[in-house]
Amino acid sequence: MRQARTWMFVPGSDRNKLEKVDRLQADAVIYDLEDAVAFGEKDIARQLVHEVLQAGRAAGSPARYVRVNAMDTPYFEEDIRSTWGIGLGGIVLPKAEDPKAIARLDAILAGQQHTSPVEIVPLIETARGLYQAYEIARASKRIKRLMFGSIDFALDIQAQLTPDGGELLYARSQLVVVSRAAGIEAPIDAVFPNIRDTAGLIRETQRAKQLGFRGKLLIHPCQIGPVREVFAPSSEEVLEAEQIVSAFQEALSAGIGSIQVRGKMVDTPVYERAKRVLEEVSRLIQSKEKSDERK
Ligand SMILES: CC(C)(COP(=O)(O)OP(=O)(O)OC[C@H]1O[C@@H](n2cnc3c(N)ncnc32)[C@H](O)[C@@H]1OP(=O)(O)O)[C@@H](O)C(=O)NCCC(=O)NCCSC(=O)C[C@@](O)(CC(=O)O)C(=O)O
Ligand SMILES: [Mg+2]
Repeated sequence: MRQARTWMFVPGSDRNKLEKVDRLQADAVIYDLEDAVAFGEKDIARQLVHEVLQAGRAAGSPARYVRVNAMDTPYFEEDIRSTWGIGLGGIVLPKAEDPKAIARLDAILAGQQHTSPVEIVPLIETARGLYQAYEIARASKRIKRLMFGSIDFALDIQAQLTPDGGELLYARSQLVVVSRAAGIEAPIDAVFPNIRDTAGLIRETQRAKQLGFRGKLLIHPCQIGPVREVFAPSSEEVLEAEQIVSAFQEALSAGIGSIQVRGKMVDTPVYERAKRVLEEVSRLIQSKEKSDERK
């Protein structure tokens, strides 16, 4: 899968949006069977998502994930059964709190014998989930990343959501640290519910990126472009990274381990970070070339 920065939710019961979402430029789509679907619509949503996914996937279209209902709900088993045989990238598991339950889900998926390995993506959105996040991240080899659900989390800890998000700083930082310690990819940040506030979306995404997140959950097509842009390295960042890498490699070959570039100290970790920026750029170029070839 290409580097997945933009993860678009689509309500499983909304046929119109379901049919459209594959053509959007998101990196991944999450077909939702949980909170975006009313209780009375759960069966129809499951059926619709199954139909849409079974119809197949165009080359280059977003990777496909299904958010099932939580494991302690009466919908969970049927949700999981319905995901068999539809070429799924992964299952997003809401209200993930219990590492043992995740191991059970792993066993269920192994029993289904999917054609390719199905990822489990725990959505951390409760105090208990955050407290157990490291054990959750280590509970299955299918887990490649965690996601953050800020709305349920704020509800659970009785916090008030504010535009600057100070009340979520601890949780966000904890998820970044836990992901790193568990050896999985950087986490994916929560949705930004105010569709019309693009400046607010950009600010929140920039802050998440600064903390170490490498993608964001989205709810509306208008959020894809701004979020993708924040996560892509800027031309200034790339230029600086090129200068750092070239100057430091020269210094290393002269036996020097610390230099200054643009008036700032450059040593090994600064060099490693600059290399990562250039690797990211080269991945973006490769993925663009592949998508151009397919057109
Ligand atoms: C908000 C709204 C109803 C507005 O729709 P409207 O149709 O009024 O909007 P319009 O502006 O008219 O749309 C213009 C055109 O785009 C099309 N269009 C819009 N959205 C589209 C889309 N998603 N996919 C494809 N197409 C789309 C639309 O069909 C139209 O197409 P067309 O008719 O051709 O013009 C819609 O976006 C929507 O349903 N969003 C997803 C909601 C959802 O899944 N929630 C659950 C996930 S969060 C959660 O669970 C919180 C969390 O768990 C996790 C966390 O925080 O991390 C926690 O605890 O915190
Ligand atoms: Mg939620």
